[in-house]
Amino acid sequence: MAAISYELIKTCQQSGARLGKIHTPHGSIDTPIFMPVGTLATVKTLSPNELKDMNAQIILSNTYHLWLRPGEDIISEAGGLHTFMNWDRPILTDSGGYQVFSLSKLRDIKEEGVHFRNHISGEKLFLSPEKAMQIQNALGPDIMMAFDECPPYPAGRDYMKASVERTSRWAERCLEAHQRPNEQALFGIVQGGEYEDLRKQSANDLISLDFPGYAVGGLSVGEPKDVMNRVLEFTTPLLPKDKPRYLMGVGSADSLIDGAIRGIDMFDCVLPTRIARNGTCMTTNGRLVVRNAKYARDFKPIDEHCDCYACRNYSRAYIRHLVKCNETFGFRLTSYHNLHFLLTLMQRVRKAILEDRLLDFREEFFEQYGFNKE
Ligand SMILES: CC1(C)O[C@H]2[C@@H](O1)[C@@]1(COC(C)(C)O1)O[C@@H]2CNc1nc2cc3nc(N)[nH]c(=O)c3cc2[nH]1
Ligand SMILES: [Zn+2]
Repeated sequence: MAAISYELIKTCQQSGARLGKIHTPHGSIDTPIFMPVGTLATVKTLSPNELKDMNAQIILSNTYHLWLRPGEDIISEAGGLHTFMNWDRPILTDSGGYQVFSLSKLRDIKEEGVHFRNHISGEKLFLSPEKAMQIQNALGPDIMMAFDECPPYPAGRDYMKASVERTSRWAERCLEAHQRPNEQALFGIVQGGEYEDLRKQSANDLISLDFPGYAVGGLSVGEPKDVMNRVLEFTTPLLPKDKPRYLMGVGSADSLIDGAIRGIDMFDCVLPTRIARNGTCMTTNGRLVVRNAKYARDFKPIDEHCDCYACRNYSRAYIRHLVKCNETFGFRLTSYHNLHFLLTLMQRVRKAILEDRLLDFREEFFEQYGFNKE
């Protein structure tokens, strides 16, 4: 029996959105879902209990980063990532495909894999489909990603075609190296940039390998939002309806809603916790930079419509004070609020799908948030 199964609950009458559940060895996940990112086996500044308090159902971690520090052998000796970080709900690990291309300046892509330099020590490293699978097998996540190339944006058509074909060959090698398919689900990653025929070629190659789930990669790499939406419009419908679809690296409120409308079930991004650490908060009425002087005597909560721990107990003035003094608790409060904001947004998206009114919800949310309406 496969490691995961996808239960399609309802398709939205107004859009391509769908309500579903992903059943994994560590519990079920309601989709569409946002996955907090815990790159180094921690969602920065927050504890597993705090993540559970805000109903985080699955978190993401990173093969590349954990391979470098502390090393997958230590995590394997600890009993795997769930035990090591005391998180007993589902975990997904990215394969390193993106990190190698985004973090390492010097890299040399060959058929066998990628030669590059450790972004911390500068030492020479080599990552291949087989190595990425061996690391993820040691970490023990419920969902693991195939080793792929996430091409730079923009990329010429000839480069993109060669890259797609190599990524498809690498996906096959990942399947061959997959040691425990009944315990860990391996997702294929569709590439192809903004070229519709290459996206089709990549999707068909991967569908023929029958993965239990599929990611749309090569997006959220600096392209305009309308390019991302257009690529999703012709890519998502190619993917099997009875399997999860995961848009990698997407985490702004508008992109989450627009991705769900186009049939995406899973999202992740460092954005909410990353901007929190420089004092920027996501609120119902748009972004709020709490370190701004105008909040020095503002005793309202970050977001008056939010019932999170930070908004129920602290004011903008207090959080501004902590952030200005570089107090860790300040960044814990902004991180808590931002993640709670996106997790709650996805709960509202799921409710809107159930009520067949996701496009109406988009209208209301964009109006309130101040997103420029199309
Ligand atoms: C590097 C860092 C921290 O991750 C964020 C953020 O910066 C930044 C940089 O600029 C923006 C766009 C604003 O977001 O892009 C990251 C989020 N985009 C993204 N993550 C991805 C992960 C991926 N993993 C694999 N294996 N394959 C992919 O194709 C892939 C594509 C991805 N796209
Ligand atoms: Zn809040």
